[in-house]
Amino acid sequence: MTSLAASAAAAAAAEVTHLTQRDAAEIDEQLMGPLGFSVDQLMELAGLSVAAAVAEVYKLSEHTRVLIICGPGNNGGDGLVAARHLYHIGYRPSVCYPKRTPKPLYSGLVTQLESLSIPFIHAEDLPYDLSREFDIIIDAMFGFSFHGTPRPPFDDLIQRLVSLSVIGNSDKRPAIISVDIPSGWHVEEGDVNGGGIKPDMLVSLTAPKLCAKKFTGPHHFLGGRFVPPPILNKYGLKLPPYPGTSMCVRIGKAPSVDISSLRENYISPELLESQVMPDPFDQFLRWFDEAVTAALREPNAMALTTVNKEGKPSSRMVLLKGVDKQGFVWYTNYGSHKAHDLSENPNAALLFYWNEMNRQIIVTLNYDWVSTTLMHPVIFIHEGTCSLIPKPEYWGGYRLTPRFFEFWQGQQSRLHDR
Ligand SMILES: NC(=O)C1=CN([C@@H]2O[C@H](COP(=O)(O)OP(=O)(O)OC[C@H]3O[C@@H](n4cnc5c(N)ncnc54)[C@H](OP(=O)(O)O)[C@@H]3O)[C@@H](O)[C@H]2O)[C@H](O)CC1
Ligand SMILES: [K+]
Repeated sequence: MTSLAASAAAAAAAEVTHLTQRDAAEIDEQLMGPLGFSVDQLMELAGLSVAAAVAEVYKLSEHTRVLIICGPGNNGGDGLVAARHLYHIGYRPSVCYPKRTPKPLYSGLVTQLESLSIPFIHAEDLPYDLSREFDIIIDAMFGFSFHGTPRPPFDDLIQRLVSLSVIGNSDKRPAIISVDIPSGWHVEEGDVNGGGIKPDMLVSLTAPKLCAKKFTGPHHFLGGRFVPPPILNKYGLKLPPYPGTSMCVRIGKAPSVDISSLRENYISPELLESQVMPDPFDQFLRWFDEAVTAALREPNAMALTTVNKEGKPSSRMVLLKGVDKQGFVWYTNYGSHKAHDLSENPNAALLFYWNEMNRQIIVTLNYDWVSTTLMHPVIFIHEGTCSLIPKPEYWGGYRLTPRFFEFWQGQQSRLHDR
């Protein structure tokens, strides 16, 4: 992160209220006393927040294997709940729960995980090299009631996470996510001697505790979307709004990324000529129906590129208004920039980008697909005409009618004459 970005993130995070250990415990008591909540309820929401934050940052396709280390208190309970939600999202959780609390709430959570065949691993049976076995480790050992120095077996477990976090390259080791407090940190002072866990993600619950000011990892989230106005008002809490239906919200800025290093590992389904329909429009309609069924957002949105008479191109998103064997149709008013371009120069191109389905459709009048370096199976439809569908009013329709089409997957491609 640049120093500018870091100070912006720090400023954004600083606007959020940070709680003392005493206030955190008091809020907990009030929620579960006069405000009518039960611990099960709050724990369920806390654990769900943790799972949601993990899923928001750590994509399932690259981080499947999750170890959740649970402590003896409610922080450990949050971990057990998170394990269940992560399982249902599609992750493969394993749980290390060395000091089980003999209360129905906790034994119920354990039974639920056992019914999902989630493995429980004894602390002494954890693999020597955690990096080889796990993509994510969730630290749910201690929360805001931690005091003193960690006692066995948590002292060793914390040390294992400390040694992992000193491996610089986070691509080579599991991501470490701490629930509410990085375990072993002083709840208010943070990592006092600098030898503690350095998590990649912290999921603060209800409100961040004072130690969270010392968190320097890339991902700080807030969870526990249950704080009612009496608590907000009494403690003067300033908390960020949760977006939409989300169970978590990022605090501070997302880390800046090196755009050139961003690359999805596409798992492209095979697209063989033998699998596609002989007519590209039939194939388009089949894919379009599949995109609608998969609830893709606006599968009818397409990038339209036009070129003016000086040969200068411009692109924008428009909506597909119709498709038949004659071509793809969109509307615009005659005064628009694109209509102006098309009146001067009938060359145009369309692109449907259905990323979630690993699919694209490129409709172009220019046989120049080699410049495209994409990993999705693509249908190219090209070399044709773009024509105006005159309308009496001030707006018109345009139709792009291609002449050739091509299916492309990896290095395979073949040109077809319609
Ligand atoms: N309102 C909320 O925000 C909610 C938060 N939740 C989560 O609950 C934790 C706080 O839970 P709590 O049970 O009060 O405490 P902890 O989980 O932090 O741990 C308490 C147990 O840990 C033992 N302990 C304490 N210090 C040590 C130590 N140095 N070594 C070993 N063990 C230690 C302690 O034992 P003691 O004998 O020392 O008392 C307890 O057994 C909060 O952080 C959130 O994660 C709720 O889930 C939902 C509501
Ligand atoms: K923790």
